[in-house]
Amino acid sequence: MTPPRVLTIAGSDSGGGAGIQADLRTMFACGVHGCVALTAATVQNSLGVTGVHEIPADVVAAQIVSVVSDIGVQAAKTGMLASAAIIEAITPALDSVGIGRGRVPFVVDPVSASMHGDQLLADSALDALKGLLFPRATLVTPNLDEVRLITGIAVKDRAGQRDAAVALHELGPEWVLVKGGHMWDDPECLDLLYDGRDFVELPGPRYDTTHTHGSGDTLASSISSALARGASVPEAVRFGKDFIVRSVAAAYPLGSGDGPVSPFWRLER
Ligand SMILES: Nc1ncnc2c1ncn2[C@@H]1O[C@H](COP(=O)(O)OP(=O)(O)OP(=O)(O)O)[C@@H](O)[C@H]1O
Ligand SMILES: Cc1ncc(CO)c(N)n1
Repeated sequence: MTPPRVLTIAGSDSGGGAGIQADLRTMFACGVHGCVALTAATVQNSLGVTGVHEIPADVVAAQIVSVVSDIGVQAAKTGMLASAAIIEAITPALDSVGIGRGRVPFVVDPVSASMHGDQLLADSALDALKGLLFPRATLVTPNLDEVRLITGIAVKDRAGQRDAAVALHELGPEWVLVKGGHMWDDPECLDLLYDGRDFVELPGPRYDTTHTHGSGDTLASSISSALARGASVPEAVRFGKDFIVRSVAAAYPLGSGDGPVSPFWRLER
């Protein structure tokens, strides 16, 4: 039987740890068929990113229309979007194929940098991200560095995490998930979900490891996979949180830097 389909609009990580490689690996482990609108090829390994080659914006948009008009998708997500030109080109494409809040669920992971601090989104693209994609998002999933870039709020504790969720929600997404992985002093990794009314805390362990490459991509892809299967946003986020905790626990060393989180645990059961 044909499985549910999920579209990722994201960049390639040549090292295979993050980006579309993490997305497709996660979607496979979640039992959904992954499709790709590639935004950029990065020259990347376990130590960082040393080059970026962007795909022309009209080609990114055309990939979305091609996939959705023929194959159809039940959810879509973004990762590395690289530039304002790409965001401006994909917005009408998403609208034309019915991806966005109230229609096909759309998870916007506002990836701005790699875990090593290498830039994956131009500074000049922030306004387009906020103005065009946030209002169309079913869910946005920023980490704390992205929260600071987008809202100016430097989150230091759980009260700040709530303030940030409120500020992000005012930009128009239906739901906000403020990830707590970068709250380094916190003994837990608490992610906070907010819909403009209620806060839902998703606590989790903090494993003592640097092998967390691709954790954000894996989380957003597992959430998107659950949405494609018909889960509600709170159900999908709970599924994703459980999925990423187990994937960090199963992370493996790779190269001489930081290894990737691994969804392989789900296949081994
Ligand atoms: N050391 C850890 N142990 C357990 N869970 C973690 C750890 N680090 C991050 N997480 C979880 O992984 C998910 C991604 O979190 P994080 O805030 O690190 O996002 P990110 O920075 O976008 O990830 P990436 O490493 O892909 O850039 C969250 O659910 C977070 O709670
Ligand atoms: C291509 C790509 N997308 C996303 C990330 C963030 O994990 C990365 N390091 N590389």
